[in-house]
Amino acid sequence: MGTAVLLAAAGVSRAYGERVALRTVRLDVARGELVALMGPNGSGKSTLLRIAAGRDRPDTGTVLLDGAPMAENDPRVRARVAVVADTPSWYPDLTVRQHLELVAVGHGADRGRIDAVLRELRLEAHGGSVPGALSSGQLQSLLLAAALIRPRDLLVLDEPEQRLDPGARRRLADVVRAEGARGTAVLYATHHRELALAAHRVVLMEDGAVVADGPADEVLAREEA
Ligand SMILES: Nc1ncnc2c1ncn2[C@@H]1O[C@H](COP(=O)(O)OP(=O)(O)OP(=O)(O)O)[C@@H](O)[C@H]1O
Repeated sequence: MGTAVLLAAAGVSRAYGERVALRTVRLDVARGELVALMGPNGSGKSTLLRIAAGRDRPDTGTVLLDGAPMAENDPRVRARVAVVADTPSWYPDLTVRQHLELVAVGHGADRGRIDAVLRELRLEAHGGSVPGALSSGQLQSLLLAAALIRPRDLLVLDEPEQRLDPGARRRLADVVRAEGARGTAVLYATHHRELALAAHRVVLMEDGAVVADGPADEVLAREEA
């Protein structure tokens, strides 16, 4: 099943009033495939990610998860698609560890992995800290940790490098590659070349349309030429 399509979006458009954010976009993501969305601010990346994650509905077009249309509030989507949105949220009174326990319990996931995920994201010294005591980079890592604790076939990340220092950005690229290696597809918007190079494919957007879609090194080389 290595090349089986997990997510298939076709003819997807979305407007906010007069403002057209997506113009009949097509995007396929295979199981375990790593796909980076790039393009200028306002080109439609976040809108496409929200639709791919089942958090928003397109005005036209179809979005299939494993061959079946995503329904409104689809339990398959909640169970299988993990999201780190660009509008972060957390509970001010819960510690880092309690956040991860909450997510693990809510998803019926193994709480035994919490320590490993904390170590992977360099949060092991902050398990007892509440969000207010964390740096912005650590808060971003907490959101990513919450996504890595739960079961997922698709991980959707909207500019996950935001607020991360260069070391944390490199670890994020490692996390993305590790997801692919375990068979989880990752669809992520990024402005960082280094992070985009962790992907198998780069999809370049401009003014709500896909203008390039191909192997990461080729699309990036064309961009820089
Ligand atoms: N909730 C909204 N209401 C009105 N317009 C919106 C809304 N969300 C997005 N837009 C508009 O839709 C277009 C695409 O925005 P989108 O956020 O998808 O782009 P983006 O590529 O993710 O940009 P960025 O890199 O800045 O995050 C932009 O013109 C934006 O102003």
